[in-house]
Amino acid sequence: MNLKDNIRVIPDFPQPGIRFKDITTLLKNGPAYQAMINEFVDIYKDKEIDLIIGPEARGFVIAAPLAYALGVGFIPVRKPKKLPHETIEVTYDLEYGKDSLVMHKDAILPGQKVLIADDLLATGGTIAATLELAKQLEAEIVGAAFLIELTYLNGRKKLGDMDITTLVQY
Ligand SMILES: O=P(O)(O)OC[C@H]1O[C@H](OP(=O)(O)OP(=O)(O)O)[C@H](O)[C@@H]1O
Ligand SMILES: Nc1ncnc2[nH]cnc12
Repeated sequence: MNLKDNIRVIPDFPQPGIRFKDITTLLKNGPAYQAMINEFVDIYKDKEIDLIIGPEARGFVIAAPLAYALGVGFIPVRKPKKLPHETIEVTYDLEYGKDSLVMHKDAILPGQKVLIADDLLATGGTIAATLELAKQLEAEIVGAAFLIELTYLNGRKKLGDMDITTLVQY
């Protein structure tokens, strides 16, 4: 299955100069969606992962089905004021803008092995913030998995020596 062929590129969205990678075209194609998740399953099935962490919203559509397929738990990372219990919070920069992410304070137990998953690695700000949240809770980080990597934005640099998997590159 060629995953890249199922991703649509929209010029000048959400602002001039950004070439937006639209994954809705992949998600609506059942066999392509399943093939993507299965590729991740093959890579991570023997890594003894306890939890998969996904930042909202597009991270959920990767992290949750992957957690289900691996039979492990899913932890949502959300924008502020969405989680009902006590949270920890980190602020970060986007390719377009600035935002904060929060996680429940009791989401991860110290030493649990976690994988971070999202649809796309751009500047790395979102995942650096998610990583920071997981580190605050003393997680053991297995790595980070992305469907798409925008290599020209050098997001990997922000993530140090973390093990990173990306299935499609631009
Ligand atoms: O590597 P970065 O520069 O941080 O950019 C990548 C992030 O940007 C997008 O999310 P966005 O914040 O637009 O939110 P959404 O998933 O709710 O659309 C995308 O889903 C990644 O999470
Ligand atoms: N170019 C892009 N396309 C889709 N999502 C993004 N998130 C950050 N940059 C993006």
